[in-house]
Amino acid sequence: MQKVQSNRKNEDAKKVVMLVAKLNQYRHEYYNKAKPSVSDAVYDHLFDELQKLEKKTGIILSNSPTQTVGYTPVSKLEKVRHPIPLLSLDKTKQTEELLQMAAKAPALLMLKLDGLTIKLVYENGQLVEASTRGDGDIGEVITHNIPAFYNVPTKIPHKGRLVITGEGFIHKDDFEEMRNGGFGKADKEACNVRNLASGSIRLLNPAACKERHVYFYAFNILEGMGDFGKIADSRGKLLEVVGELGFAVCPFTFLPEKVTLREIGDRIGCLKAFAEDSQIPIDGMVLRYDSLSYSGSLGRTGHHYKDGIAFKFEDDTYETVFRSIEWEPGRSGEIAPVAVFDTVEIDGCSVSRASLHNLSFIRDLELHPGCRVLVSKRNMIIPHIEENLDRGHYSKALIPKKCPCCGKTTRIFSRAGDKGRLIETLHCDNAECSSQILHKFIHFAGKKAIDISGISEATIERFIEKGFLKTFHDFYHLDRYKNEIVQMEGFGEKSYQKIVDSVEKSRNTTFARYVVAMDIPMIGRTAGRALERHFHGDLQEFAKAAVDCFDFTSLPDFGETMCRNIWTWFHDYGNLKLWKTLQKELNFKEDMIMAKKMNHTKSNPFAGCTIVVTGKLENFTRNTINDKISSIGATAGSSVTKKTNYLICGEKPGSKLTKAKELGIPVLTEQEFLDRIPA
Ligand SMILES: NC(=O)c1ccc[n+]([C@@H]2O[C@H](COP(=O)([O-])OP(=O)(O)OC[C@H]3O[C@@H](n4cnc5c(N)ncnc54)[C@H](O)[C@@H]3O)[C@@H](O)[C@H]2O)c1
Ligand SMILES: [Zn+2]
Repeated sequence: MQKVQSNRKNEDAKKVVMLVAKLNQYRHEYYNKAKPSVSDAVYDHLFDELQKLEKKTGIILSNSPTQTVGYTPVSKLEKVRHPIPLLSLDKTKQTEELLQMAAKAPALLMLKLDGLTIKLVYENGQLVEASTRGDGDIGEVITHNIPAFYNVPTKIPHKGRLVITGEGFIHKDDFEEMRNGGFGKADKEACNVRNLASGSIRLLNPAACKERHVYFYAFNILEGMGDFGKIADSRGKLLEVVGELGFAVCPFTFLPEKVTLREIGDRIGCLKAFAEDSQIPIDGMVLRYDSLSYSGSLGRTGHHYKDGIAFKFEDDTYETVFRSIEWEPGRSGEIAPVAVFDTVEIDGCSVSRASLHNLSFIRDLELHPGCRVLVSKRNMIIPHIEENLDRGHYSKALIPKKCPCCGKTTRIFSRAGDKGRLIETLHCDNAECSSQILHKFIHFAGKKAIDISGISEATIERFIEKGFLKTFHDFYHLDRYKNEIVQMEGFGEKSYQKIVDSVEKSRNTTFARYVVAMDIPMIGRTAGRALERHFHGDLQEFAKAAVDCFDFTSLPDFGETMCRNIWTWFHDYGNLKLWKTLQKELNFKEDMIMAKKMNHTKSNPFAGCTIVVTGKLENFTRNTINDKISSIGATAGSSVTKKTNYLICGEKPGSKLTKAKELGIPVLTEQEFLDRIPA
């Protein structure tokens, strides 16, 4: 029993060390590089976890993030010591906790602005220094950038020393516009509005900072308030005076005495709606006592002053227990890992599985059965494992040595990923592996390929098992097995006929569908359409070009790997035989020939052109406009390049519009485009 306990203690101590190291790595990425590798929700979860463990074990490391704020700044900017430390805020996600605090003394509820803390020092009415919070003791000097801010007074009607703190931030609509290339040459990798503010405020060049539209809202007076303090012992009143000096003040409201939970909820709702309307970025609310003397009496920790608390909006990660990995061989032979975890409810849906992408992802997360993980739904749709809360027990034994489908030995393949990282994937090289075969048939019959809509995946699987489907040709000769099929459990004349009708319908197909059905790696619908256009819907012309190693990179959005994939595919005898013989089963639609004809009509200004679309269109979805573009003998491109002939621009255009203007490419409205199409 004692042994078990000491083991557990040991485990906890190790975990404290591990969490401090991880959180410090994340802090460095967040504060110094403005490029976080995990979401704030994940960071906050790990932070809470560390706080709990520190309490439980009594172990607090000197570099623990619970004891300090920010991270030692490493930029080229000059550094400055803060005589009064600039600390962070204690946090909660429960409004009940706000209520408990508010019950003790009158308080203000303010927006929690999502930007970067800034300290402004004035001497006799003149701004003399501006700095960031840094690690709370040492910040970075950013005085040079203050004239580039939108609303900071550099001269104020005030004698003596005055030190104001507040938040530098960028409005949400400005952030979106900059990210879409509208103005400001914002770093594309700035993944959120806070990172962009942080990066912009710390730029070395004020001219570049000016383009980023940075604003400042004051939320506290650090020094010099003695003068004001005489007016009233009230933070709220003081902030009003600060406003009269020419500062924009962080929006706030006084909480009534004996405030109720419901009233707190209402106030939060109002402030939140105001921030949303004004495009002000916030990540919560801040409750702070109004009385300055009471605030001062409460003291501080190394991390925060005790006179206030931040209420952070509910995060979007959910804790659950990871159980196992399901390995699913796909049609290329790559075996995809899928995590299985205890069901969690996210946005009203039960979620219990998430893709693990590849072996490197599993190793980096140090997953092992029984560990607690944080799960989110990325973009509100795709379940994703964000973090492992119990690292340190990863073992390679988790990776199957044999294919779960055919039992043949698996192979690990390494390729270069982003930032020079190696990405490892697991493969089954057995071409006869039934899972691969099944997925190939499913792909062939799929909606984007030949589109045999009347046959389900389960039926395809049963037909393969029975030997009715050995090659794609067999789809078109199922009548050979009619007697057996109608006798099969769950089948009858009717269902047999439904399948056969659907197969017959699929015989009428197109160049692009046929190319997609052939499953050349990376050649999907968009590439298929581009090839169709380029080769005038002529399969022979395309195949000849492929065999002759035509340079496909001359087509819009075709990269070298795609080009090589086509060459490789067509230089395989088996593939070439399939390509030729299967065509005999099919009829190719004439619309391409129509398009070909249109190519030659002089009145069609778009024939042979590459057309790109940006923004929201009135009459088309992205798919239907691409079909329209194809139907008039042009190619739909996905990005603006020198090869682009026209850009169709809808509502809320993205960076493609800027790019098109830079390259001098003609821009058309949706209506202008439609007007020029010959009837
Ligand atoms: N994703 C990551 O890797 C990562 C890493 C480190 C930190 N973080 C995030 O940053 C947070 C920690 O940063 P922090 O210490 O700056 O805490 P914080 O941003 O959660 O709260 C404190 C800050 O709020 C700001 N603030 C905004 N409005 C305010 C107001 N009205 N009154 C007072 N202060 C106001 C101040 O600048 C203050 O320094 C974490 O909780 C996490 O969400 C994320
Ligand atoms: Zn296999």
